[in-house]
Amino acid sequence: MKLQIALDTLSLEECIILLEQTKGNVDIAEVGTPFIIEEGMRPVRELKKRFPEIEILADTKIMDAGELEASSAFKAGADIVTVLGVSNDETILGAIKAAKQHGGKIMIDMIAVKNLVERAKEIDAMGVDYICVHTAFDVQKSGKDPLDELKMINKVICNAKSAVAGGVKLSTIDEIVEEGAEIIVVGGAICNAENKSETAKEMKKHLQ
Ligand SMILES: O=C(CO)[C@H](O)[C@H](O)COP(=O)(O)O
Repeated sequence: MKLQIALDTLSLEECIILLEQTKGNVDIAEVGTPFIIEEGMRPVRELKKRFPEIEILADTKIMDAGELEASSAFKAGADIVTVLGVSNDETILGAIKAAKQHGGKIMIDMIAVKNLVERAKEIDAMGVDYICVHTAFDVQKSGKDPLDELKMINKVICNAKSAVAGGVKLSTIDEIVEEGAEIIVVGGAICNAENKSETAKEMKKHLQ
């Protein structure tokens, strides 16, 4: 079970300090979508250079031009690139092709997918590495969390590994661990905490 820190709102300098302080506890550093919108692939390049031992995930949330866009992120140093589950199959297959060319991995983000079980089965058969259930930031306020969706995909995927994101915090991590997921993504609960590095270390302790 891996801990992925979603770096959405911190500066590059703050991210570097956090990753230095949490060495050994963070498995995957996610360059979040807002960060990519602000800075492009620069943080992907910089973090890969400074932390070669940590996997870097570029949360590109690709929706079209799968091969082209995934290739850009892999060339910048990403180990894992995200593609939206609502995309056309051609987009996902293009991203898988790019991953094979660059020795990288594809995570499919199931955010806003309505027919979750059916789509998870289809995507699982395509040969992606991870399928991630994700409660959108914009709907977390309604109290929704991703555990029920994790249970649904865990029942049907056979090839990909599951991942989970969306408002995960210390009070909800144990039930996710109990259900099982290869990757647990935590953003705000660490990055908005008063003591970010201690919170990350505490989170990691809960993972098996
Ligand atoms: O991809 C994202 C938003 O679209 C976030 O990175 C992901 O949801 C994790 O952050 P948080 O734990 O704050 O929800």
